[in-house]
Amino acid sequence: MTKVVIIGGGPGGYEAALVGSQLGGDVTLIERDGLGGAAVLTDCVPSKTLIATAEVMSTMQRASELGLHFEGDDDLGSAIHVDLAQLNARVRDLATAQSHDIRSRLDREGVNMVRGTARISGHHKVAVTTDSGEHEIEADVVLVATGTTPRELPEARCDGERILNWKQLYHLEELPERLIVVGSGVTGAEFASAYDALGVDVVLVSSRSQVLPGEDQDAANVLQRAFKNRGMEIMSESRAEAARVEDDGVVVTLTDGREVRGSHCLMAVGAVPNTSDIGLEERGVRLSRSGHIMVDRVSRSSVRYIYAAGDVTGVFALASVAAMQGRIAMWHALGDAVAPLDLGQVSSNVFTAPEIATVGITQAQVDAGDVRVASVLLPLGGNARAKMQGFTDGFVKLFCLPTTGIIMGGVVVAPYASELIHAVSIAVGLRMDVDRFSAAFTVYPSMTGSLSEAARRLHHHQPDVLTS
Ligand SMILES: Cc1cc2nc3c(=O)[nH]c(=O)nc-3n(C[C@H](O)[C@H](O)[C@H](O)COP(=O)(O)OP(=O)(O)OC[C@H]3O[C@@H](n4cnc5c(N)ncnc54)[C@H](O)[C@@H]3O)c2cc1C
Ligand SMILES: NC(=O)c1ccc[n+]([C@@H]2O[C@H](COP(=O)([O-])OP(=O)(O)OC[C@H]3O[C@@H](n4cnc5c(N)ncnc54)[C@H](O)[C@@H]3O)[C@@H](O)[C@H]2O)c1
Repeated sequence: MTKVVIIGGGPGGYEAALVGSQLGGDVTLIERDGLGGAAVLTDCVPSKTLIATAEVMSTMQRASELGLHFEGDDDLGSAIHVDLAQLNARVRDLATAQSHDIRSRLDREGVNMVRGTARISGHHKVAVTTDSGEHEIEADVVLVATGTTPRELPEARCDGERILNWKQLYHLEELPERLIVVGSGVTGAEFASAYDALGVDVVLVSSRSQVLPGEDQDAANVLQRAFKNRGMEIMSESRAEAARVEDDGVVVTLTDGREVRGSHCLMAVGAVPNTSDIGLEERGVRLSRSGHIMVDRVSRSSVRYIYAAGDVTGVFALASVAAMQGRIAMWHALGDAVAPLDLGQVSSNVFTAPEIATVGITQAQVDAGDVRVASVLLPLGGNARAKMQGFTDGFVKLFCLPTTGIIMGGVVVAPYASELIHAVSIAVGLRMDVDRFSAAFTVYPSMTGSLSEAARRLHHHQPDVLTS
């Protein structure tokens, strides 16, 4: 029986454990905090649960446009009270319940689980430190899926009360009066959007000229406009240098000397990989300059028996990608059929209002000349369903090959874009052409009608960018 030891119980680790066990491996999973990892306990699941409440608030904020008014009180802000303590308790409970579900599933599948901190202590050996001491486990195969830790600026240390990282937000009992969000990547944008919807005065400190520098720039434009229309203050090309607690608030100092005052500050300036002190360098595992474990497309590191999956590898930091890397590692290590990781098919979503979902090739790749495509961007302003729902920002965008019309990617900016993108994901995965895609019936009226219409506009797939 192949002895598999997995370090880290997030999606990279626990999905690998399920496959390892299914393939007959003797699997031990070591996790120091809780099953589900950061994804379930502090990052992905809690943030999306908070956002679920924010979404309801966003809908209610548009109620008056749709002819609904609060009795005797036109001001939504004073008509609805956000009980943040209750909201956060719900978030924490849901995360804990999800973690228990994962533990039960792993238990049923025969995975040995150890609560402790692990490191690779020798050739084919992993040492685990638990409450009752340290012991060593033999391993034929090791999978490292240790994730990342929020990055801290040297002069802006998080105190968990006023200066917070995203893991510390769920213990707030009351809404911040004025929240300074530093960093406008996906994490910063999602929390800025959610707290703004909950009625908090949000200031977004963005080091770039536009929010979401890593995303489709047409989509980021729409979001930035939506943020500004809702009254959010966006400080573009502003880099935070320090943050300090002063009186009952926080002062953030920018590199150009300006100061921003708020009641609380959320630091969302990226994350660093958990690769130190776990014996990687001693075993000769190659790390990138950023400290991530370098892996190939079947999740192998530079050392034959050591695999890595998830955020610790620096490949797309997504739960879905972590899980796939973990499964691939096990299929490869335990001799099952395996297809290497294909990043051209990954779909992802930014859970802001509106949501931004993407799949396949990106506008940045097209603009860089990496791939020649025909594309169309169709604003949702003309979509009947969007108008009925009072939503006219947003668009759908499709990319296809100019020669064959095969769909290579797409972007959807809309409420529930995370659900709408799946049709495009299937098209990309099956290498479907625009004519077959648009031949499928869509419901009238529906947002998906615009996806179909976009594909119809690409019938001749000329390599021009069309916008209409
Ligand atoms: C705020 C936020 C929201 C996000 N939302 C989404 C989303 O909506 N959708 C999405 O796809 N992705 C989302 N992500 C990204 C997603 O959370 C990560 O891609 C995912 O968590 C990566 O999984 P992982 O298994 O690599 O690591 P993690 O989930 O970080 O798990 C790693 C685990 O390893 C454990 N560990 C570390 N070192 C040791 C050790 N030495 N011994 C034992 N255990 C150890 C840690 O305790 C941790 O539990 C979000 C990220 C953030 C920050
Ligand atoms: N919905 C999702 O799937 C989701 C949600 C959150 C995070 N994630 C993943 O997590 C990864 C990390 O995202 P992230 O947003 O946490 O980190 P990030 O590194 O992508 O973004 C951090 C941002 O902070 C900025 N920044 C850095 N230092 C700064 C400073 N001193 N002042 C002002 N700005 C500063 C950077 O320029 C950058 O734009 C992403 O790859 C993303 O895929 C996914």
